[in-house]
Amino acid sequence: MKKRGFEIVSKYHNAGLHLPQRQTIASAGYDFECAQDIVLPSIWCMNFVRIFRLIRNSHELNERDLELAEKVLKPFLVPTGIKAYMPEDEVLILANRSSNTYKRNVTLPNGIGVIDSDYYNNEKNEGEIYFQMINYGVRPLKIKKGERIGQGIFMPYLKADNDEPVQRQRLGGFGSSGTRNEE
Ligand SMILES: O=c1ccn([C@H]2C[C@H](O)[C@@H](COP(=O)(O)OP(=O)(O)OP(=O)(O)O)O2)c(=O)[nH]1
Ligand SMILES: [Mg+2]
Repeated sequence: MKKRGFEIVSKYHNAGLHLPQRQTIASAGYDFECAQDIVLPSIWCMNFVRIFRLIRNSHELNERDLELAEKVLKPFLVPTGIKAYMPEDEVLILANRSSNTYKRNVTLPNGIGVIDSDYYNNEKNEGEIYFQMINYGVRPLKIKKGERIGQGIFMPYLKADNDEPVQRQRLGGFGSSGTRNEE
């Protein structure tokens, strides 16, 4: 019987992806691979450009500068082509690999990623898992399809007394459950 695990999302069925794997007998994390060749832009490049321009022209930042900077400073969503199923009282925690910070200057700006069990097969993106990543090194970073980018750890979670979920059905991810002004 199926309990917890990983599947490839439909649009990647013929892409030759591998399911996440643990690397050693006692590794807690399942390593995820990148689903496509991508380039993570450096968040500093734009800052250098801005500083050079400011020094040269001593002009104020204009709307175009800010729009460009915003594009680069936004976390990059690295696709995995993978969805995860698990019992309702479990969560998959996405964590960075230590080597990403130590060797590649790549960090997860959200600290950890929380993959809820009801994200699986959601109607918007089928539950595809993305790693939000920022390259804080000075050079753009090429990541090849199949390179290991991060890890996922299945965990049980606890509920508070008189727990009442506000909304029963998850529609998607990254803000899809937002109902209040601040979201
Ligand atoms: O690094 C991440 C974090 C989240 N997710 C997906 C799975 C998760 O179930 C969903 C929602 O994540 P979260 O609850 O952290 O974000 P939110 O901003 O609260 O969005 P929502 O309103 O959809 O819950 O987005 C990812 O693919 N990668
Ligand atoms: Mg949420």
